[in-house]
Amino acid sequence: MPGTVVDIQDMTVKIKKKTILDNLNLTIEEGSFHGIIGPNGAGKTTLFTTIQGFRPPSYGDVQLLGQNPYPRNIDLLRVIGIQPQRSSFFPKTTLKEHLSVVADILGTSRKRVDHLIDELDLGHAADTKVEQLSGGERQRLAVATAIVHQPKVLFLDEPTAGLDPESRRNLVSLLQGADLDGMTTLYTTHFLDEAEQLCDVVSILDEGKIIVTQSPRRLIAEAALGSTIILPRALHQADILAEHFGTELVRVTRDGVEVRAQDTAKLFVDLDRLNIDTGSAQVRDGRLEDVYLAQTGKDFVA
Ligand SMILES: Nc1ncnc2c1ncn2[C@@H]1O[C@H](COP(=O)(O)OP(=O)(O)OP(=O)(O)O)[C@@H](O)[C@H]1O
Repeated sequence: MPGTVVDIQDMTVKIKKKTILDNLNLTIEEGSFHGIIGPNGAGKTTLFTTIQGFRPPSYGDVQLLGQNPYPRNIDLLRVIGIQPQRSSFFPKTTLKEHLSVVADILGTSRKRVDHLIDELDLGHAADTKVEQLSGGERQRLAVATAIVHQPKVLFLDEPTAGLDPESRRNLVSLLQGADLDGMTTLYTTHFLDEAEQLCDVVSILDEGKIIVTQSPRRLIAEAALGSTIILPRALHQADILAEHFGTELVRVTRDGVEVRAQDTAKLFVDLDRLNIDTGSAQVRDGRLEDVYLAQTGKDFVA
């Protein structure tokens, strides 16, 4: 049976008297890819920094690999990997020099550097200066830097933030295929489609509390969300749709009006009766985004 890597019991974190995390309970299993999902300001980064031992809980208890991470626990810092922010790079070194220096500091072999450059598809940029790397290359270098010493626990805080859609897709497929050596990964993102693809388990964080922890597929299945029909030409009829189907099943998005239904065929019949133009309608199955709405009563706004 997998062990527990993170064990949080009744933990509250206050910053300047404001409660950021509110009586939180969470366990993270060894070897899992665990996503923390929540909107801007939900407290995801605060949760990470508390688990990493950079801030103490105000109340309650947090254990990382069976130890107390605060005050800074050097034994733990050696076995965790934190994706560095842009400012932590050596800008004038090449990508390979940068990774080699980090590997030397952490006592890891140069062979591991070559392996990671290959695995994260960075071979073409190995001799490029860090300051000249593209956004996608920098993010991949950040991941390589975090895992160079084969940590037991990896923290990825929005690894695809700021990337164009193609670079994002690339990094997600690299993370999916990456040999993370049985590491336990804690991950945050503003992209729920990405979380659905990558995570074994997600926790939804809302107003400082974790309201559910479960595998994305099971959450979607258990929520019995049915399908969503997207009606790009019905924006001017949103009120009629909301009145007929109920506001909880209808929402207006950039792409048109979305209506959720268990029985898609019947919904089309009802839409015809209401004279709604279904000509360019699209149908999609339930997604994590819909679970978020069902669980929190709010649209996911990153
Ligand atoms: N040092 C600080 N001083 C004051 N308030 C803070 C501090 N650090 C965090 N906060 C507040 O705590 C709340 C949670 O912030 P946090 O960065 O953990 O959220 P987040 O979910 O990671 O957000 P984002 O998705 O925008 O990165 C926010 O309201 C933020 O303003």
